[in-house]
Amino acid sequence: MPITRILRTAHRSLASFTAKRTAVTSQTDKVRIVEVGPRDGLQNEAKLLPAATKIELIDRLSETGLTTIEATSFVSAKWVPQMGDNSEVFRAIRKVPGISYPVLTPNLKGFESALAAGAKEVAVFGAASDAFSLKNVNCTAAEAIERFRPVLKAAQEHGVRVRGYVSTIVGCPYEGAIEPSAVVRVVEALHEMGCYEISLGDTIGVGTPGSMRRMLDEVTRAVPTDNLAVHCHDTYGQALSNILTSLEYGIRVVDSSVSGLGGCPYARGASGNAATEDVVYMLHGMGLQTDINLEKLIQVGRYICGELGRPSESKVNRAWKGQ
Ligand SMILES: CC(C)(COP(=O)([O-])OP(=O)([O-])OC[C@H]1O[C@@H](n2cnc3c(N)ncnc32)[C@H](O)[C@@H]1OP(=O)([O-])[O-])[C@@H](O)C(=O)NCCC(=O)NCCSC(=O)C[C@@](C)(O)CC(=O)[O-]
Repeated sequence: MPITRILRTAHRSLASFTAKRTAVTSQTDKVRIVEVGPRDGLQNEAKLLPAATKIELIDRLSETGLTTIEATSFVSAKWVPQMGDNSEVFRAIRKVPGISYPVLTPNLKGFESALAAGAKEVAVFGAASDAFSLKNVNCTAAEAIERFRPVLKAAQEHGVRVRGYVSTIVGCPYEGAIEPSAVVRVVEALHEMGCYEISLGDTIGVGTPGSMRRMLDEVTRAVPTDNLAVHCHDTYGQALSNILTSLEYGIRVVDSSVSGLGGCPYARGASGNAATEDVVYMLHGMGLQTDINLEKLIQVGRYICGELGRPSESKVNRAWKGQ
């Protein structure tokens, strides 16, 4: 490519980056946090936690101002033993009016169990990579989409809202770098199928603002940003930067996990999510509202880390002396 064209392209990217940046820092709008700690945060824990601890965790999270708390997943207990108490947990949690408690459902069987337990919102989870999809749900990415169709149909009949996930949006532990076009294919399919929101998952936390931008350039052209969320794992310490990048694209829904718990058991090398405490601290510092009480959230983080017998992965939680 001639040097003048390279310079022109670089100038255009910088101009659009600056415009987007101005947009995010000058706004005082709201960001909705989807707390995934009780599901994503705990599913990878080797030691089975008592259902009572999970129920206590969710009930305490319900007191923090969060409006979406992913409670559990209706997947096979042979595949994810930690979620084997899904019905017990879901039935027992206090359902606070105004808070949604979505649960993961990989297929119609999972949806039916979730419905029987009283779920009003579910999430289907697809992937941009076949290799990961095969490891995670035992079928290709395209086959997984076909499994979701009856779920979406049944959900519509029962007035249940459906969220969608796309995993491995920038990198796969088995296939390496992922092309944005592969992400667009799955995002479009979930959007057309009727998912009200699609969460873009950097499953193994390999993304950087560079790879996130390349992906978001394509994805935000395909579906409105109002229908998108981001779900950034922090394996390489890039989660907050990647979330900031997505805010610059106008995305206003961020998944995170209290005290940075988490990881997918079928994604080699996956570690915790962005810590909710860190995300909330950053957003409030930027003048973006979340309605979350950070002090209360920090106490919940300390509670669950105490139960797990390990320090918090949240830098804010560790540094917090009360303000
Ligand atoms: C999808 C399956 C079930 C396919 O697993 P399979 O073995 O291919 O399923 P199957 O249809 O052949 O059925 C095998 C057995 O599972 C049962 N079964 C079938 N479906 C269900 C169900 N819903 N709930 C409970 N049981 C179920 C079914 O009844 C049967 O029981 P058996 O006759 O052997 O006793 C399996 O692969 C599975 O459960 N996978 C879940 C993996 C998982 O939960 N991964 C973590 C969540 S994804 C994630 O963390 C990423 C995300 C969302 O956070 C975003 C990101 O970070 O990128």
